[in-house]
Amino acid sequence: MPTQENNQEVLRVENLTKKFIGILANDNISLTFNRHEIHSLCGENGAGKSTFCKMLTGVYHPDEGKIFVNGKEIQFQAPADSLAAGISMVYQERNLVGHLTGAQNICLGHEPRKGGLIDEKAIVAKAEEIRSRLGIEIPLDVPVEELGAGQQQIIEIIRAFYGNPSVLILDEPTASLGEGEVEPFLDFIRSLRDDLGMAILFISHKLEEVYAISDVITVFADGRHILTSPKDKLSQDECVKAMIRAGRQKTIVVPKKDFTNAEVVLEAREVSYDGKKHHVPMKVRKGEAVGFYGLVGSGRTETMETIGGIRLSDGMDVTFAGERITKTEPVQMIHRGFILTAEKRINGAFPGLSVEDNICNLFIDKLSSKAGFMYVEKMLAFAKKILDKNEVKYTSIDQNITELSGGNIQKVIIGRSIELDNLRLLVLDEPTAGMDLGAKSEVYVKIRHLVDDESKSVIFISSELDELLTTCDELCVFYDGDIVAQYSREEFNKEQILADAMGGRKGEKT
Ligand SMILES: Nc1ncnc2c1ncn2[C@@H]1O[C@H](COP(=O)(O)OP(=O)(O)OP(=O)(O)O)[C@@H](O)[C@H]1O
Repeated sequence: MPTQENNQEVLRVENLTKKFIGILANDNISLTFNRHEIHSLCGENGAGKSTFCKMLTGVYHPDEGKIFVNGKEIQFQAPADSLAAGISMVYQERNLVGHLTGAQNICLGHEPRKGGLIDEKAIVAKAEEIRSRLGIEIPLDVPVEELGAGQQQIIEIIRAFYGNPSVLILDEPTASLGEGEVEPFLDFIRSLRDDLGMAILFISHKLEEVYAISDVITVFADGRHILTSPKDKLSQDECVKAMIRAGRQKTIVVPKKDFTNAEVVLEAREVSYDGKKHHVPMKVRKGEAVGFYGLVGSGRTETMETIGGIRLSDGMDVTFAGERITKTEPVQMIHRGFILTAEKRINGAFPGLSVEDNICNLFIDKLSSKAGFMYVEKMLAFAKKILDKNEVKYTSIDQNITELSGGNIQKVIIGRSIELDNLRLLVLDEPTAGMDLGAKSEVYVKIRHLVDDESKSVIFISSELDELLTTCDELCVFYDGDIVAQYSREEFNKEQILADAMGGRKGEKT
């Protein structure tokens, strides 16, 4: 734990300001980060957290202000300068190459060479050296795609240690970890603080986690620094109040419903992919929200990608909207009214295109003439309507989608999907990852609106059990590719569901 003498300042910023056209993304921020300290940065989507970190990592140049590392002012011209000064960042979207080993991933881009050729032995030695410095046991000689999500995240962090940093920035590092993986991962982060004396800047929307791990908490709102406080002196209520604009957190009401005679939209018994048959008995009815819970890699995403034609199927026993499906293509499924929003939001966005085109491209039929000419005014009005309805924070409808904050990109992707006229079943895969509390509650309300008021069906895949318990009518638990248990709302039992997800019913048939 930190003590007076060991938490000296390692990084300080004074009056950092960053403007984009039409927005003050960081307004005159002054902050200090100390060794032996985990300092969390909290704030709503678009509050300015990523912009701040991008100035620390040399991706953006501040318009005003100064950065000091170990008391010395430094001007970063490029990310390499920030790395050389000892600041390293692990981004939210995982950046590993699946078929390469842990060691190869750790050295990717900096491979030691011998006589001009990549020196595989030196790669293993270098990766091993960093691993043992961090004091962690993890296999470095297997392709990373064979590791669990938690272990992959640790490989990402080992990679961030290539340049021996003294400040480590972690952006939503637990976003893709399952329930059982979070605690060991947080222990690892604590050990980086305690054993190596690192200053850790931790960004998370999960308040419980922020309170479990932080020594100091800073809150940003609308690009401004609202407060910095030792964790023990800031209650969770005060923290939430500082972050959230009044009234943004919405209450979710789940009405009691009887689905006995409701039309079955999706019925599945078995799906096969990657050469293996999986037992996935489920019925999703009209007007029903079904939660899929399980550890990362338990088959929730894979099952729905196979049914949606996105993943190659080796056969399946599935009926959708009264039609037997064995093999299919994504376009056919979309025509049938099956829409899936991907887990990694970047897979759902068209990164080279504007905000407007990202919305309108799904509605070309509606927004163009028979000859294929787009109705410019209709497009603009339609895109604006979706942005307003979903409270997306943007500066111009023409800006590139990648300029929006992560949570706001997600709002666009979900917002446009639910406008599709023929929508029958919406599959949302980790829709709230990276969203702030207010935005999360808006997603829950949207799900309930779709099922209760519009009689659509929703499958909600999440690693956060609490949000499924709050929002869904029914819950399916996945383990090792199979659905191992199903619960209706009256039967929800958190402990039992967690036990099922850990393999407590292995071998039993549902
Ligand atoms: N390159 C850019 N061009 C224009 N505007 C930008 C750019 N990058 C960020 N912004 C805007 O600056 C504001 C702050 O965004 P930032 O990504 O820093 O927020 P954040 O707190 O990290 O949000 P999230 O939690 O959603 O990731 C947002 O309004 C965003 O749209």
